[in-house]
Amino acid sequence: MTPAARVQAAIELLDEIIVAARTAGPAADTLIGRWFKTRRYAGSKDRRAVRELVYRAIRRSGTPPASGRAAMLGLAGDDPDLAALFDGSAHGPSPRQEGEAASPAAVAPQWLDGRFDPLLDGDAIAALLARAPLDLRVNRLKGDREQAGAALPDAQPAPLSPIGLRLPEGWRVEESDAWATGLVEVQDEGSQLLSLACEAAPGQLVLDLCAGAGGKTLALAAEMANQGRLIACDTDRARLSRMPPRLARAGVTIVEPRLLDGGREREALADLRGSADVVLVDAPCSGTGTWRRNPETRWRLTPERLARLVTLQAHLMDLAAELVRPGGTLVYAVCSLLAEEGRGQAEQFSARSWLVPETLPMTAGQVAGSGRILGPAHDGTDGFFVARWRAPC
Ligand SMILES: C[S@@+](CC[C@H](N)C(=O)[O-])C[C@H]1O[C@@H](n2cnc3c(N)ncnc32)[C@H](O)[C@@H]1O
Repeated sequence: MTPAARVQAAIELLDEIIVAARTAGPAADTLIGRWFKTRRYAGSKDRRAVRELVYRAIRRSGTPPASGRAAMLGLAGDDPDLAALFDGSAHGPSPRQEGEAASPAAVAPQWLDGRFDPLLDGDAIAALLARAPLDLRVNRLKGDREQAGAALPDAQPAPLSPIGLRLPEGWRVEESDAWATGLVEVQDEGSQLLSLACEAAPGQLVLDLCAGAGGKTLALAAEMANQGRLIACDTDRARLSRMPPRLARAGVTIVEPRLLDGGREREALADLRGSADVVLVDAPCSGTGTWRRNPETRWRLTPERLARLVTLQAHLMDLAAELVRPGGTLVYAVCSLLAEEGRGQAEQFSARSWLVPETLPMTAGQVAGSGRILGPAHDGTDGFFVARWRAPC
């Protein structure tokens, strides 16, 4: 493909991504993968270049652009080499018309102004779109950080997590023996830290209420030395079904996956009432803390969706509180840095619950109300809010 044809390809892909964002369609990565499957003429360099253009344009637009072409023209406004490719050559974009609109640059949709945690200034919010590192969690069931480091000589110890390693950008860890044998798992350092903040221990009954495909479940199982009971729940069957192969690779046998029916979770968890040593609520959220990995989720978030998420988070925290045994621990986490999903949510829960807020066993991040926030600017991690409570004995 010529450089101009790559620009035209990025424009067409962006058009699909914009429609998908509006209609709750597939994620950008899925659409990019599909697009290239039907265009075998595109080589690996073309794919890399087109993907890079698409993601640069997405990162630059806080709100959905009017079209892929407007997004790419916006990008070209900051990049004369890119602007020169709007030359009308074969398979490339047509020249820019007099007065043709280009998308404005923005970090976040305007309606989110004033809704981030007060600890975040403009630079900290902009850092949510910086490039994410490739972090690995060492699976203590299979070995320690020294052994994993020896197996992956390009990896460095991660700065904050005692079980973290960091690989240079572009490393294909899934092709390594260390990954195939379950010695390491890809996981952001912030996620590692909040799994450790649960202080799950061998022999306990631990409940991962929003387990998804098991990212934190795997980390909790390792902390439990694969001893005890670990109930992994979710309402999304497809996500839960991605967990078993990960458990097998990691050598985890204590997990009991449990599919929940949204709104009827209480019935499905009645047998565990008042009995869990630890309940982790890694709640569904706006994902503002993971924009650096999924920048197009900014285009999917609406005030109505955010309000629904905040209500669901409160519901899940109340449910979790009923499952904790006297003396047990509840940990609430979101990969969001919006105050209403983080410190605001925690404050309201503390005001209505009999559980008592507790200091987190964590020094990374910054104190935010009764919890802590972690973020790319301050900690080099994805953005998280995390807080912890104890049920009185
Ligand atoms: C932030 S994700 C969890 C990520 C996961 N813990 C991990 O570490 O990979 C939130 C999860 O909550 C699930 N969820 C949504 N509503 C739920 C509900 N009512 N009960 C339990 N889980 C729910 C979603 O399907 C999603 O998988």
